[in-house]
Parts: sequence; structure tokens; C-alpha cells
Amino acid sequence: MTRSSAMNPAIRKALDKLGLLRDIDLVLHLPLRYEDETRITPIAKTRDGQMAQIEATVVSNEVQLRPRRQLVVVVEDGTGQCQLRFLNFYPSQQKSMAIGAVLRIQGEVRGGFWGKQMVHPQLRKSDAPLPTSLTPVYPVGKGLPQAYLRRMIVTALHRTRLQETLPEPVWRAIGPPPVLAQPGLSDVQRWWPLQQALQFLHHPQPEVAIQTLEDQSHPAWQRLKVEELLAQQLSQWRVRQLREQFAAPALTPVRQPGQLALHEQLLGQIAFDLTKAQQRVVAEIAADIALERPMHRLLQGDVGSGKTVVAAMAACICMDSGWQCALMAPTEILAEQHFRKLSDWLSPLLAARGKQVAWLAGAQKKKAREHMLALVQSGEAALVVGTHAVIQENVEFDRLGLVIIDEQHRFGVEQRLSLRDRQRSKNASATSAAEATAAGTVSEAPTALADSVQTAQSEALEPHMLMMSATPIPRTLAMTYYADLSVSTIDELPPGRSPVVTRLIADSRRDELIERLQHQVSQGRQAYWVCPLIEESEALDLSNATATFEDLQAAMPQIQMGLLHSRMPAAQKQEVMDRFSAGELGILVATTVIEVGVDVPNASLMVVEHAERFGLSQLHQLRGRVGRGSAKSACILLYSTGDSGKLSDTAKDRLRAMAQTNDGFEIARRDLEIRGPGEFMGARQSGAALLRFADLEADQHLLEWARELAPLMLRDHPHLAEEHMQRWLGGRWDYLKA
Ligand SMILES: Nc1ncnc2c1ncn2[C@@H]1O[C@H](COP(=O)(O)OP(=O)(O)OP(=O)(O)O)[C@@H](O)[C@H]1O
Repeated sequence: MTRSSAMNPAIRKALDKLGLLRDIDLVLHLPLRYEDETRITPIAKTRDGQMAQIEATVVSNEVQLRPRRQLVVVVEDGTGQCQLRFLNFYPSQQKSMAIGAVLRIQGEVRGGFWGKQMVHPQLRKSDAPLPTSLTPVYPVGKGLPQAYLRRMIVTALHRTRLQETLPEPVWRAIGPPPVLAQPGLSDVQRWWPLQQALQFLHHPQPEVAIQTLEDQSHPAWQRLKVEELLAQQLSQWRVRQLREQFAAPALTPVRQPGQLALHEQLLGQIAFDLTKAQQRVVAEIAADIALERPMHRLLQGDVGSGKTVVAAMAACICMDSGWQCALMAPTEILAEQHFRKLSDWLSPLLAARGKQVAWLAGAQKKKAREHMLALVQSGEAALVVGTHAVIQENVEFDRLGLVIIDEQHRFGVEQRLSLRDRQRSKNASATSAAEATAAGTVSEAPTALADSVQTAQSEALEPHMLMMSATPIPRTLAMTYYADLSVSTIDELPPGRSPVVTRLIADSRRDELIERLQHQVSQGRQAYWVCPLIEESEALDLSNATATFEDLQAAMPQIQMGLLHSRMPAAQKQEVMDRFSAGELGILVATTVIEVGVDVPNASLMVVEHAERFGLSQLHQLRGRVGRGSAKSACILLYSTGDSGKLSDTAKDRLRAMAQTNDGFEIARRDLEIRGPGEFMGARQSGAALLRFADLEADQHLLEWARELAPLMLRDHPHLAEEHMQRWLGGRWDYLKA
């Protein structure tokens, strides 16, 4: 598109904001709705609430001062009269509506005591020819006039000749796209060529039912949705293909003669047997990291399903193969918890091999950090656990084979990439030095080492990635935005868990609740009391939690309580957590720092204050802190209706969903329904292309088709596939490569 250099800056800004940079972007900017300006309706035939166009003569025109200053014009067309009201108007407008003027008037008709009325209708000269197609109404930003955008789009449509990227030979093997069955239409009639579909959607003929356009069930819309979904699937497949070109170390455990491998020793050491689901996902991960291309796998499992031990097994297999493993968590509390658990399990086993577990976190003292960095660099730290500190510039690994990221939602895509990219080059040099000293288990296993060194010599190796998430991803999302990841799902809880009972209680019954809680805690149960996050201010957050803590202490003086919030120094946080874990504290008052991963099986009660302020997945995470042992557990969602005296509909939906189900998948599905994919996915999708036209739930049948076609199209028609992605994703394609 050649943009005039004289373009008004506000318009330029609005166009940029809408991503309307090229002709094709304009052509793909489709109407929100349509207005029918093709017909004139006699006033007598207009209905209350209808958008109508009338043509009539002005019979009176006056400025009234009550109830406020307004221009009231009455028009008549021989079948009836209609009153036009303008609250803001220029003298020139008043003039153009002089008595006797014939006008074409468009607006919503309202019936009232004074007869038919239109408020702020649009006016046109009556001698302009009537359009022959419906008038599109486009999404416009601030500063972009609708009429201006309409003209730009007409020009762009005129200039653009779209090559058909989906001719029949492309999809012959899997059959035509399953566009909505329209009685009486053949497949071909339903499958509109793209150019025709776009022309039509911008300027549809008036005889088509507006309903099928606005609910997007019309074949032209279906065509567009298929296009969009296909572009998205193609890009995900491309990401996968690109990644598969990179090389990774094949992590195959090597056992020293006469000694069990680490992962075997770990199994012998933990106090429980892995569930079938845990065994299956360990096997899936082991098979994947044994390959010489980087694993990119999501390990999902509901809260409390036992992901940590699976991560530990993966780490052991990596170390058994002579490579280092890094495990990162989004908060210090969680990272520390992982560190403790993994150190308990593995430190003695690693010590016997001259190796250890290292700890890296932001709040660390300089000396301790330097010591850890040296261990990581020399390879003596076979396992490195920490927060974001693990991916900072100055952390150099000797030979990093596997990165495990807990709660991947909270790590930005860029952070993940930074780790991967730095490591890719680092591994290249580390492995090409044939003397690479591996973790003890393989230092005397020449074949495995020689093999991995050989593969690494010519190419850079990139570590395998395992992302863990306790927010299960609904199937439709997994098929679209996570299509570049392999997924392992722990779909079974460890035995002996009883479901958490969830109750909704109004804040007005707080005293009653405190009384019951006091009774339960005095019987030896432990409880969390969670205070809401106040987004605008961390300070408010803190004072809120502190105030609640003080109130609760005053109300239950004989109960030992602890307070936990994100501003506390790490050591103090740890001390409070330790005392709670050890059963010394009956109640832990906390902000959402405990949301992810905190594991104190003995705690069986949870109160979430102002539950209406939390998101659904977040509530599910919080609730997952109880019900982790065999004791019966309960979660009380305290809600407050605030000044308005009632809850918003979404808050009601969320709280009801929580009370109805404990199933993380069901909760994720409802969360997606309530929030939509953009918010649901948070960081992962910031800036990335979300679907504009297709709807993940409603258009699932089209999605399945696109998913089936994408790999075939890339293989058999790569040029058309490329053209298709360029058309739909344009500049956003680079981001998706991440
Ligand atoms: N197979 C098993 N049998 C019995 N207990 C198990 C089993 N696997 C894990 N556990 C125990 O279940 C609890 C929850 O495990 P873990 O902390 O790994 O869960 P998680 O999946 O990480 O949950 P969250 O996402 O809520 O943090 C832990 O106390 C763990 O020791």
C-alpha cells in the first residue's frame, strides 16, 4: 500500500494500532456488522428498535430548551411522521434541515409517547444514488473515521488480486473443509474462493440474510475462518520443523558397572510407588530426550498430581547421561521448596559421584552466588535449581542437557529463548572439547560420551526443554497455541486423596466462619487464610495481609499463626514455611505467594478472602494447596458483594464453577470460556496473533481440518503454504517462530 505522506498523523496512528499496514491487512479487516442503506422504508412500516432508512420532508424545525437544549425536527413522507432529535448540533446542521428540505435519514427507530423518533440519525442528501450492497461497519480506532476507512478498503480491494492458496489439489487427500452444512448447497457452492468471499464480506448483496453474516455462519465467513485457522496451524508446524533442525544431546542413561543409575536409586528411595500415569509420562519424556533433536514438552497435571517427582526422574536421567539439568520456578518460595525436596532426594546420591545440587536465586549473597556459579561452570553442580537467576547473563553451564521450567505461564517467552540461545552456542564449545567431564555416572562410559561428542562437534547443541504446568490446557487451545509442544498429561491423582469440599460463604458470615475455624484448628488441623492480591499496589497488598493477620490473631489468640507475603526477606519466608510445615503454626495467613506449588500435605483447610477477585485458574491453584494428604479437606471461598451489594456475573460464574467441580481440565475449559484465549494464556501470547475470526469452541470442526491439512500442505505445496502464512501473519510470523 502506498500511504500518502500527507496522511493525518492521528489516522496513521490508528491504522498502525489496528495493524493495517499493507493492502492485504485492509482487505482482511472485515466488518463487524452491516447497515442496509439499499432500501427506503416508508415511515409507517418502520418498527420499534429497527435500524431504518427513510426519505422524508422536513415539516418543522425548532430548538427546544427543556428538558435540555436540543434541536427537534419533524419529517413526513406521506405515510407518517418521525421526530428527529439532536442534543449537540451546529447551526449549519440546523440550516440543512430547513422546512421543506427532502432528506435521507438513517437511524434506530424508537416508538414513544410523541410517536416515532430517531435520536442523532445520520443524514444524507436525497439525490445520492442508493447503494446496491449492504454498507459495512468496520472496527475503527480513535481518530479513524469510518467513512475514511471504508474508502481505503475499497481501494485496497480493488488493487489486490489474491492468489488462491487452497485450490482443490491442496486438500484433495483429506476432502473439502467441513464448512457448515447449508441445505441445498453442494460442497463446491459452500467452498467459496477466497477473492469472492472477501469481496462479498465487504459488500454483500442486500438479499442475503444479515443474520448469517453477523453470526458468521455464512459460507464466505466459514471460508475466512478456515483460512485463519490454517495459517495458525501452518505456523505452528513450521516452528516445530525449524526446531527439529536443531540438534540436542541424546540423553541416554549409562550405568556404571556395579552401581544403579540415579533414577533407579531415586525410585528406591521415595516413600511411594509412582502412579501408572507418572510412570507413563516418565517413559514419554525418557524416550523423547533420548533423541538427538530438542524435546519441547509440556508436562501437565492437575494440582497435586505429583509432577515434582516426574521432574526429578527426568533430571536424574539427564544426569545419568552425563549432562547438567537446570530447574527453574517462578517464585523463590517455590524454587526453594523444589531445591529442598530435590536435595533431600538426590544430594546423598550425587555426593557419592562427586557431584552436587546448586542453588541460584536473586536474594543470594555475593559470595555464595559466586561459589555456586563456579560449581555450575565446572560441571560439579549436576543439578541447578533456582529462580530467574538461573538464566542470567553470567551463569555459564558446563554442559546443559535439560531445562525444566515450572509453571511456564509465568516465564516470558523471551526469557526461555534467552536461556536456550545462549546455551546453544555454549554447548557447542563444551562438547567439542573432547575431554568433557560428565557427571560421575558416565565418566567411565566411553561409548555414550564419544557418541554425544561426535554429534556435537559439527553443530551447536541445544538443551531439551520440559515445561510443567498445573493449569491444564483445554484441548482446543492445546491444538492451536500449544501445537508446537508435545504434551504429557498426568491424568491420575496419587491414591488415597479425598476430594476437597468447596463452600461459598458471604463475608457477612465471617464471625461464624472464624468460630468454626478456631474449633477445627484446635482439633489439630492446619489452615491457610489467603488474602487477595491488590493489583495496583504491592504496599496495599501487604497492609491488607498484615491487617487480616492482626484481626485473626485478635479473634483467635490461642492459635499460633504465621504471616507470609512476597515482601518478606527470603530467610524469614522460609522460616515461616518451615514452622507451618512442621505443624507448629495452626494458621498461615498469606498473600498469593503460596499460589503455586506449596506442598504441606497436613494442611487441610483453606479460606480465600475476597474470592470474587481471583481468576478461576488461580482459585483452583490455591485450592490445590489442600487435599494433598489423606485428611478430608475443605476450601471456603469468602466473597464480598462490595458497595454495589451484588456480585458481577463473571464473578458469580467463577465461584459457582469452583463449587461445582474439582477437575482442573473442566475448570480450565470454563476459564477459557469466561476469559477468552488471550487472557487465559497470559504471557505466552502477549503480542502474538490471536484468532480474529475463528472461535476455538464453535469452530472446532474447522480447526481439526486445518490441523490435518497443515503438515500435508507444508510437505506437498510448500510455496502455497508460505504464501498463505505471509498473507495472514505478515510481520507477526517472526514472533511465532519463538
Ligand atoms: N505416586 C504417588 N503416591 C503418593 N504420593 C505422591 C505420589 N506422587 C506424588 N506424591 C505426593 O503428592 C504430593 C503432591 O506432589 P507434587 O508436589 O509433586 O504435586 P504437583 O503436581 O507438583 O502439584 P502442584 O501443581 O499443586 O504443585 C507431594 O506431597 C508428593 O510427595
